[in-house]
Amino acid sequence: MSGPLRPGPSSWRRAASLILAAGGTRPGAAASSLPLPPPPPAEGFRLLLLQRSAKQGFMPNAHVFPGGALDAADRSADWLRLFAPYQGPPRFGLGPEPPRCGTPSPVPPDGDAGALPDDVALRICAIRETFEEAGVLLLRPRGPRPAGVPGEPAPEPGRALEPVRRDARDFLRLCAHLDCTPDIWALHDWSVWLTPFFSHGHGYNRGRRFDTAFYLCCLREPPLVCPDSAEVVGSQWSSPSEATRSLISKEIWLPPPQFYEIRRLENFASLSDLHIFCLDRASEGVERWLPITLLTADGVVQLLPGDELYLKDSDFLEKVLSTEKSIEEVMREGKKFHRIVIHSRHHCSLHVTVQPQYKHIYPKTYVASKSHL
Ligand SMILES: CCCCCC(=O)SCCNC(=O)CCNC(=O)[C@H](O)C(C)(C)COP(=O)(O)OP(=O)(O)OC[C@H]1O[C@@H](n2cnc3c(N)ncnc32)[C@H](O)[C@@H]1OP(=O)(O)O
Ligand SMILES: [Mg+2]
Repeated sequence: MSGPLRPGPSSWRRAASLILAAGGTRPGAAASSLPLPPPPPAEGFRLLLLQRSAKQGFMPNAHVFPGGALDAADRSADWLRLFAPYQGPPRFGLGPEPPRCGTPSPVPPDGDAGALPDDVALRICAIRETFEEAGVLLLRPRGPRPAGVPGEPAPEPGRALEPVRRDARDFLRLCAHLDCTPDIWALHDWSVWLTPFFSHGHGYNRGRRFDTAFYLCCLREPPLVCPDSAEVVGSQWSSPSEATRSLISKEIWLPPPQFYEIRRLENFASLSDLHIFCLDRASEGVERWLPITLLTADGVVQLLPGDELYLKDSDFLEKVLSTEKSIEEVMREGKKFHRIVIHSRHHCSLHVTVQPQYKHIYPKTYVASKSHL
């Protein structure tokens, strides 16, 4: 049931992505200064989704959370001077380093590990990319962190400043100019996703693959958004149910990790429930997941850890599973599920019967009803 697709040299990159969850009803995307209606009461918050340009080498046209590849400038020793004398090595006020579990990273360790711990540099990357792509600036004035408010949402960005472009070192200069540091304490560990081999074989990304740390940040109200209109061509604030409906109705396309995370967030009834959940599990760490691709006669199944068909993941960095059976037959034969079923680009379902690890939460099983298709 397994075999290599066109094995080609994967070029792995470290990356970070930021799930911005906002409550309240302030104006939405810059394009529409009309105030957003309050989020549906059932969820109490909305998520920022950015539409990638059609020219993107990886996931063109997809709606994703802000994010990008880790740049050397994100781990430069120059940050030490900006954080000092209030925060510094080893943890910059982040608390003990949470364990990274699951699949080991396929990205070879960086020669010059840089002056900052990985999870500080990745948070700076996520905040920089959110600023570059969406003009949302999550900074905190330099100074001792107010005690007793760990992870308090960053002070609202007064306005979306013109994003710095194309030189990550500009971001450090901007923070120094504003006498601020990136608000790394407002970002909570959420998940880590590896690009599965399958997408590699399908030209989604011409060999690019990412080891992406996802962080979650809660904001009281949605800040103004100013897409950079080069890498990102649009933006929207959507609640988990609104984003799911947009996918099913073919208004947007969500890659599997974004679909999974949006369904996971459907578990929370309010922004404060979500924020408390993040604070409560801060030291639990996160698992790095490599979805294992199962090609079936009529679609694709992305198997996740705990699923009865999930195998030793590190053997599947460069190969897939395949079967002549249909999705329906594969589903009928099993019962212990943790899988994303991709019937087609806009028709995805989630089957989850396993218990979460590390005090995290998993999405509920979600099957799009036939009437939506
Ligand atoms: C079935 C598919 C399943 C997929 C599952 C997974 O991937 S799991 C692993 C995580 N993947 C996902 O979450 C899928 C969705 N993808 C993402 O969210 C994102 O792609 C990512 C966070 C992984 C990485 O972020 P980005 O792709 O935005 O990376 P980054 O921002 O660094 O650069 C994007 C590309 O745009 C270019 N670029 C950046 N700014 C630009 C600008 N102003 N004008 C023109 N081009 C620009 C960069 O040079 C780069 O091109 P080059 O790229 O040519 O250098
Ligand atoms: Mg990007």
